[in-house]
Amino acid sequence: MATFTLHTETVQSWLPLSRFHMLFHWVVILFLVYYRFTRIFEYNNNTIQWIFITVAELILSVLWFFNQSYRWRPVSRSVMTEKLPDDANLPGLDIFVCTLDPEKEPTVAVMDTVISAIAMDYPSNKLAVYLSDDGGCPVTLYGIKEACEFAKAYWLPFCNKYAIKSRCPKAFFSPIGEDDCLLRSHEFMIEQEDVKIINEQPETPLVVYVSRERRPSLPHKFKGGALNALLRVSGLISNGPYLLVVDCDMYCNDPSSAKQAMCFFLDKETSKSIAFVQFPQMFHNLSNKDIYDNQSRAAFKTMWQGMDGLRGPGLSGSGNYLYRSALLFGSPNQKDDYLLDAESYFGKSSMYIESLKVIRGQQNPKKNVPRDAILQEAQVVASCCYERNTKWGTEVGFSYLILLESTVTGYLLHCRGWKSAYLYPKRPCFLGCAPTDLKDGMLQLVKWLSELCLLGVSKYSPFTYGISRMSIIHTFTYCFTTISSMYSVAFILYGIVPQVCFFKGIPLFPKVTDPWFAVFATIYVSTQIQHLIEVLSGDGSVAMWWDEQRIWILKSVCSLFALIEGIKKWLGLNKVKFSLSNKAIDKEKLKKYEQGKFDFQGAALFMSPLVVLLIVNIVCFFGGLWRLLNVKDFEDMFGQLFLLSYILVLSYPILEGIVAMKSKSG
Ligand SMILES: O=c1ccn([C@@H]2O[C@H](COP(=O)(O)OP(=O)(O)O[C@H]3O[C@H](CO)[C@@H](O)[C@H](O)[C@H]3O)[C@@H](O)[C@H]2O)c(=O)[nH]1
Ligand SMILES: [Mn+2]
Repeated sequence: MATFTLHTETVQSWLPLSRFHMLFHWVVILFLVYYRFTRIFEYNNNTIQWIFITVAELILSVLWFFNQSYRWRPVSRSVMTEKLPDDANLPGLDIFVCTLDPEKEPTVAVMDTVISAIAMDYPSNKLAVYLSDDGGCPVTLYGIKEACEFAKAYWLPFCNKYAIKSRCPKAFFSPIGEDDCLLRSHEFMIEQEDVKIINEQPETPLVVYVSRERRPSLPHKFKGGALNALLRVSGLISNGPYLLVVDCDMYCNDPSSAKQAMCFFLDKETSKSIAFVQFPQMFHNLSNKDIYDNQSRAAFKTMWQGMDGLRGPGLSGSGNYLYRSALLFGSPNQKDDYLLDAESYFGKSSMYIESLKVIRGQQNPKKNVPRDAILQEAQVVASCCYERNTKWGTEVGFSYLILLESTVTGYLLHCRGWKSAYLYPKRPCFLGCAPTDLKDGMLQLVKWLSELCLLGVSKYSPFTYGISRMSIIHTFTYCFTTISSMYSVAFILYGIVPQVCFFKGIPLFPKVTDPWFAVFATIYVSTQIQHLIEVLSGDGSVAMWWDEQRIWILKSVCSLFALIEGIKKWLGLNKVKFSLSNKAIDKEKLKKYEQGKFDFQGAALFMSPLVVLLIVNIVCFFGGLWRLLNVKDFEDMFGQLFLLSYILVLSYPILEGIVAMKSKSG
């Protein structure tokens, strides 16, 4: 355990054991590869099948290798907020909320998020909240005005008086609100009915609504563009040295998150190198069963913690605190040369460039600038044409390299030498809305993975650009994400070749009595145990472990679409388009999800490769079994028999879902 002034870092306790396991597993993989290669020509009639299965296993081995980088040095962190300087000495903080479409992102939810941001436990004169509305929608503007008034007149005084923890109104009044004992007190009951008791109006943070001016001739760059516009607008107005970015559906569930993050930014030992503090993205609408793994357990419990022990977690777009200078001025040791050539980096606004000099401590903030002048300049810097011929989106601000602006921005920060930190407190600090059916989940997955493919083949690929700039194991974590859609190729091969061979009676694995069989068995068991331990140690259950395997295979097969989409985008066949995740929840879909039943509605296309694989599996299983009973070459075929049975048992709930869908439509 390492203790810093304001926070501590604890390395996973069974680290030596898990590293030993990695080594062991790796050696067994080498045996497997040896076995496959030395026998390619032995089965002279079936060489092609043998090659296919070898390719699949090689892909899986490479992915396994990169995936281990997350297990190299996982850490967890805790903070000591009580040691922070007092409120008067805290730095300014600007909160950015992004929204786009009131249909997919209901305005009420956006209001809740904004209110929870306003009610952050942070000195209100140091806090400013910015809402970017890319839809330019009057309803959102109206909603936000109402939200501010409500917050000022009722909500803030109320939260302050009773030290409420759930500061998102909807969460507070719902059964998941945790201010329980409070709710029972009598005085409180009366007040809850009539929050107007309270006379004194507290100081409230500044709230700014921004909707960018766009022109059809100029790309607006989606969320990345919105965030960069907010960076400039907020620079003119409050110019807080730290930022918080949240998506409109992700409300602040713990008002102390800002102070928790400050424990990294203000710690003498870490402050100079930390570009951002990431909190896990957690969700308020998960069912206990979470059959689609919408919580992304592997990402937020295994991968991010693993990266955190190297040089920091990736940036995941929502629930992250950022150091403004890190986004603007290159590497941690950068001199102020960006400012020498400020116009070509940051654009022509001299007022904005002055705000940058203030941030760098080169000059003091100007006082008494007329409000109208600021607002006028804000309109200039908010428009998309402001970025023309500047370094916005490349060297300055959020990156436009791929549509996954967060991931790529975090990655480039790491390449420039910045670190990041991951904080996973017991009480979730941010809660958002996860997709509740397969279609939405798949759309999101394809969006992410296809963009990551593009990063993999770009000039900034972790395999070339990253590897020469970052620590090696840290680079591997990024390598893994950019190639993870290759699972689809491996699983499709593994879902056809052994099956067809089982049907025809061609053995692809060693005899069960052959010592080489142990190699395959060991790899299987070792992988399963590693996964099981990870799920259990993250407070998961055995059922979750089992469900995760199913959804992992399903998602892996479907990532074929990401691969295709990525290739299309790469070749320029696809229009650049941001597919916005749906946050408006359909009641019927929700019911199915809560019951833990697969719902494939609207996802037929995504499911098609999987359905084909399942049919192949079923046909070959029964056909092959018939053959096996006649020929009785059980020893030869045991490996394949096991594989096919495993797949059938695992995919049973999916079959149920498909049958349910068919019977409904039929
Ligand atoms: O032109 C656009 C498109 C999107 N958004 C906002 O971007 C956010 C994220 O969009 P969403 O469709 O919800 O993305 P997800 O698939 O849920 O998000 C993940 O992936 C995104 C792309 O990297 C990250 O930005 C998100 O933070 C991360 O949660 C939302 O608040 C949108 O309102 C804009 O402001 N302008
Ligand atoms: Mn989202």
